Amino acid sequence: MPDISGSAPKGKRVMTVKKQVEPIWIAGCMSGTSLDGVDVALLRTDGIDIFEFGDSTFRPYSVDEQSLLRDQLGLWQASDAAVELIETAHAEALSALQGFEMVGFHGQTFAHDPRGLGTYQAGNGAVLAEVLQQTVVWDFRSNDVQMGGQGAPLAPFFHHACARYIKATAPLVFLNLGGVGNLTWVDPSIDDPAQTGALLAFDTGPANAPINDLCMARLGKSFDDNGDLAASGQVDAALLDQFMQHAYFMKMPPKSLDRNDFHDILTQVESLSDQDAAATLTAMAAASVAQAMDHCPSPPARILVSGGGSRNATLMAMIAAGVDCAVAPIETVGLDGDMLEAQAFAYLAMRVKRGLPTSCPSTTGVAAAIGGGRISKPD
Ligand SMILES: Nc1ncnc2c1ncn2[C@@H]1O[C@H](COP(=O)(O)OP(=O)(O)OP(=O)(O)O)[C@@H](O)[C@H]1O
Ligand SMILES: CC(=O)N[C@H]1[C@@H]2OC[C@@H](O2)[C@@H](O)[C@@H]1O[C@H](C)C(=O)O
Repeated sequence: MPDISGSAPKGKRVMTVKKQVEPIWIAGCMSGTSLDGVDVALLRTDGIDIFEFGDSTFRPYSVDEQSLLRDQLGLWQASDAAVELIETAHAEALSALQGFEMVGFHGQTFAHDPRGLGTYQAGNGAVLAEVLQQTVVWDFRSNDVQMGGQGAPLAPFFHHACARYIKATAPLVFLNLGGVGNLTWVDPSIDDPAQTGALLAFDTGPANAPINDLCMARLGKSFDDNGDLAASGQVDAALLDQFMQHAYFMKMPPKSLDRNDFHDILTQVESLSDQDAAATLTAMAAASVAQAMDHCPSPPARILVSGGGSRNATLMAMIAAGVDCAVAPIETVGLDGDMLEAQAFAYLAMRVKRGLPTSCPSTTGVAAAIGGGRISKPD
């Protein structure tokens, strides 16, 4: 039965017909730019509201698998072995969970250049649909790019749902510190995420990727645990200033980055000690977040941080020191920062199924709110 509701001035009957859809359990999957593994999380949603968060799992990539994937970065067609690894790892991760009736499969981004060539997420949803005998929604970014958008970030519509789920009343920022940093400013008082003024989203700059690359190249470690290495070094102020002159920071959002867009900062810190290089790269990530605040339509009441970078205490302290509002891990409001992106692709899968938009001018720069994605069903 449709829900017929609405208020109208006396004497005039105006009815708003809202089509109701039953929420379902969906498994969302994310294999992020840090190449650490596959996150899968269950979410019960109707594509508008979050009804319930469910179980989640993580299937890590082994060191050898990571190196196979790393070799594909920047390629517009990954090797058969890499594609097979991505599909197999997702199938394995998904088989650890039960009780879902659809899958939102992001795939692994290897190349992203919306201004020129497009965006490439490896992994075929149709293959996964056959293997799992489940409906798989995938290829979320291509349509946005074809329509002139950046194809990223796509999590903002989900952040809007999260803001309403936690009953936020004032504008707030969701900050994800993955390989790249990205933020979404949300005005929770506007019900429809596609409506002008509800959202502003963009990539802030490099986050963990250069720190990880430095740790791997110099110490054979995959990341700077807790930011301890950075905490023991000095920031090179001249290099930090030079970094902040990058044209990307002056550019008005929406804007997005590829993982290696700022790769040259590793060369710039080459002459510094391990500690000073880590401190300087961490300060660069934090300064790009502070600069990003200038682009927000109004100062947020708080910044809720997700992604692995929220466990880097040095990075978190540097960010807090550079902004004028509270900065806290998203766990402080009861959400799971490690699974947020996977949950986002469960939410977006339901929106694709319902034909609802998944991006709009203020999230990806696309000309008008649009949907996208492909739906593959098993034969
Ligand atoms: N304890 C920790 N201390 C410091 N950094 C950490 C810690 N745990 C995770 N990280 C950082 O977080 C990264 C993983 O973050 P995350 O899983 O959010 O990235 P991702 O989802 O792959 O990236 P993206 O969001 O860009 O796609 C690690 O590679 C590491 O740099
Ligand atoms: C092209 C691509 O895969 N971009 C990722 C990447 O990782 C973080 C940042 O860069 C963001 O733009 C995006 O992912 C998140 C999930 C998004 O689309 O919102």
